Amino acid sequence: MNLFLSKWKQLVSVKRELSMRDWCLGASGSMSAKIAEDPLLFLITTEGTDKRKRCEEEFTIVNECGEKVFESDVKPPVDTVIHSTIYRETDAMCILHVHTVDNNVISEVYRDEEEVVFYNNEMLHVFSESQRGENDSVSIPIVENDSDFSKLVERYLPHIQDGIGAVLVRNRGLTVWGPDVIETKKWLEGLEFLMSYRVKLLMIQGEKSSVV
Ligand SMILES: CSC[C@@H](O)[C@@H](O)C(=O)COP(=O)(O)O
Ligand SMILES: [Zn+2]
Repeated sequence: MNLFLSKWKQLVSVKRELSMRDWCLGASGSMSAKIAEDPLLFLITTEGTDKRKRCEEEFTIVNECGEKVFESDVKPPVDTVIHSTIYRETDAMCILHVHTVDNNVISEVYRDEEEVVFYNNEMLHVFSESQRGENDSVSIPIVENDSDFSKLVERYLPHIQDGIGAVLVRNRGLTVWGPDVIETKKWLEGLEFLMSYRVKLLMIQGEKSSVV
């Protein structure tokens, strides 16, 4: 199977799976996979579409400037510039972005710390093949939201260093990138698990300082 087709199939399946868990409500979320290096080309979900539904054009192909390379009625998502920046700056091959209630709550609770750190959980093994996983904790940066994407890109940039990473935007969801579709999905699931666990613990224990 050629690379383009296999990426397309993997991304369709991940899109379906994540949206069926209600991780893309209100047509939110964006998912992409790199298909060519030089010049950079990637598949990306289309603007404002319900990710649970099958449609004729599940993805569009865009270039390093985030522009469509083929004429069609669909548009790339509003946050395409975040995807193109991550692909230009790193060797990431896939980017998954979802809005969940838990990731939004965590972004609000830990906004002043500008990061959320997870410790003491077996789920941290999900990250064990990356540099972060060599430690027994994982820290996810939290940046302020902005409707001006040039400002949002500026806030992402200090955190876009490796081909694997994640950024939480305050009340705008979590973006995770990695070396392939499967690994990136694993990271996203691990982080969503840890965030959901933390939200429940906070609800029971109340005190942010006592929850690690
Ligand atoms: C709930 S709308 C969220 C959007 O602003 C964006 O962050 C997003 O996730 C998807 O953008 P879209 O262009 O609608 O596909
Ligand atoms: Zn979004």
